[in-house]
Amino acid sequence: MADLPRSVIACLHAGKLAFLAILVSGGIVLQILACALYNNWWPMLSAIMYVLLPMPLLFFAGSDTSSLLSESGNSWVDATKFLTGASSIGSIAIPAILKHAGVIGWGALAMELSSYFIFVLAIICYIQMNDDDGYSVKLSYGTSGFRADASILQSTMFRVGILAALRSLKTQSVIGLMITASHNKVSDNGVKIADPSGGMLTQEWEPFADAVANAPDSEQLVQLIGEFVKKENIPLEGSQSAEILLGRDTRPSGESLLEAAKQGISSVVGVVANDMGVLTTPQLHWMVRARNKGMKSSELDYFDQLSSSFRCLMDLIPQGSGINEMNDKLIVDGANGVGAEKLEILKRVLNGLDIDIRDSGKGGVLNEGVGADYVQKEKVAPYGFGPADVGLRCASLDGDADRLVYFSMLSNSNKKIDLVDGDKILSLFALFIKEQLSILNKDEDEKLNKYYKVRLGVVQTAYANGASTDYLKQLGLEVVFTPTGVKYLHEKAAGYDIGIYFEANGHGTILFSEQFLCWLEDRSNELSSTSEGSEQQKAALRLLAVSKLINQAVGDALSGLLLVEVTLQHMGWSIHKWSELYHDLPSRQLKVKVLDRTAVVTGNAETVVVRPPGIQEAINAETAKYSGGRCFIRPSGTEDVIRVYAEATTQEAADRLARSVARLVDQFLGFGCS
Ligand SMILES: CC(=O)N[C@H]1[C@@H](OP(=O)(O)O)O[C@H](CO)[C@@H](O)[C@@H]1O
Ligand SMILES: [Mg+2]
Repeated sequence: MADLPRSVIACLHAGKLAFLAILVSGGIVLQILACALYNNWWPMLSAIMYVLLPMPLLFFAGSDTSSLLSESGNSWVDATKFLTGASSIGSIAIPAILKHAGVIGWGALAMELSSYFIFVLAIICYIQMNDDDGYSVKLSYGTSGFRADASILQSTMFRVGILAALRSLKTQSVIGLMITASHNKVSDNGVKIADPSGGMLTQEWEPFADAVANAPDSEQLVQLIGEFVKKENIPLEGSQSAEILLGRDTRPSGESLLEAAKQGISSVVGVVANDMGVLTTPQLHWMVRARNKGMKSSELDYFDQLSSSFRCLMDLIPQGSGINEMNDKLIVDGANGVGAEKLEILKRVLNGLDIDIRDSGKGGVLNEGVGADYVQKEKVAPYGFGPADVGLRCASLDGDADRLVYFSMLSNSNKKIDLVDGDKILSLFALFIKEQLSILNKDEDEKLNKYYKVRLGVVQTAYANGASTDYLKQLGLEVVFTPTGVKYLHEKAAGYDIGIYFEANGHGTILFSEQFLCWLEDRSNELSSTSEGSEQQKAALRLLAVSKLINQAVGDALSGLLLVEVTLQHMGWSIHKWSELYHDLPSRQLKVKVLDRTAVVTGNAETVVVRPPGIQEAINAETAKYSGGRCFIRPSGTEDVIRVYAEATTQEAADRLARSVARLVDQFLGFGCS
């Protein structure tokens, strides 16, 4: 359907609506006939049930049918769901009872039941229409590019291809275009652009990206592009050449969407599309960065860089470290996606890392019961892990391998895990970096003027567990907060000599400033001639190796995994020792569906609600009832919901706090609001 012109889609849309109208009128006619033909109006009792039947759809669910089955944390919504169930049963029970009592005959009963099934069919068709309806979907570039059901993205890909070409002409640099929907279900897909630095598309171009994706027809699209090209002064006359690197994950829809993006790119004179094949998102970002820096940039170069810096760090592990036998093996859940495929290659290149790769895509479905997002949100082991894995060190990648979490399965409990999330990965890295810096910058060096006052910063979001923030502050680290979304964290971390950022969900990396790396190179060379083999020289080499191992463009599950592995070995820690760094405060996340999520405006890195007035005071009053309680709400950037996050000293208290704040959200903004 997405291949068709929008006018044709509009016609089909109108046709579907007509079909729906015929169904509903057919149901009504049958209902009336069941009474009028026999001059007996008792069957009209079922009509009351029919009025109740679609209530949850009309007042609550809209086009989001999943919410009909999921837990909502909202009693009003649950009540409407109950009404649907009750009225559905009532619609069959009433005519059946009337027949049984001899009030109506077989004919009226048959017509009543047929009319019921026609209404149910109409509701199912309505839901289906909303689900596949690309025509009415408004796309937003959001925090992670455009994402939607793959079937409606064909024209979006073409348009984003044009956008990438314009960006490349404007910046006179290589730009990346990645086709992925990360941890979303396999039927979804998406697209994001990598800027010349290898980072996310500049926020300044996001409004244009939204406008391009949502332009109602080709005329308006052409006009929009014309105006933008003029405003940005983009050379379109073919005098400049430009190049886009394209990558895609393993989704079946990726191939045809990639073709659409290529066509979009080629429609701009002078711009070349270079298909890099199936890649992880961080691989593509790495390649774009490398190309623009004039460095080696093939996939082989990526693996070479990772493996050589990993080996370097392994060789620098102090004597006597090393974890016990049982923990030697690492088991990785590849989310049935591209990460598993690439980790297999890394494993061969590294030849020595004992990794057992599960959920590698042979047989399983991408992200279904597997992957970092599932493991972090559900706090259970992924499919393919069982009692034999209890206590072992396990890790999970997400669908495009830019998120990483670790876990270990708990004994005698049904798939329950001890989760080692992004906050703990951050803490491990921060400890290691801090240790190396203090070895490097010995006190005497200050007197010798060889001291570089390194600005080391740690960046988190409000979703970071409070215990992790306390722990990092206790280490004497500077901890700063940004709104949710990697682009914000990345930007903040780039302001330090060494900036470490992680979202609790496992997306993050360590950024090194050019200035610090220059100094470090010089210092390392100096130390190798003056004090070869010294602890100081080793610390300098370790930091240099970390800067090469860890992806400088975006969070990368594969390079992150290698750094975790070598750091654990360096420390001589098992996953359990690592997990014991601090104990997470019990927390709960809920989603609340509201009339308009944009009505919530937050401030102070999303921890305070500025609008609507009064709600923050109400949240504060609720939170104050719980000792050690913390709670905030924010509109999601990727789903049509308000997210509620609560922390407290017990799980029960965190659950209660989250539920009561979810009720407040409903009172202020939901369907029960005044
Ligand atoms: C609580 C949470 O995990 N939020 C996620 C989610 O954003 P929302 O704006 O909360 O929908 O998706 C983002 C993109 O993947 C990710 O950066 C972020 O951390
Ligand atoms: Mg991802």
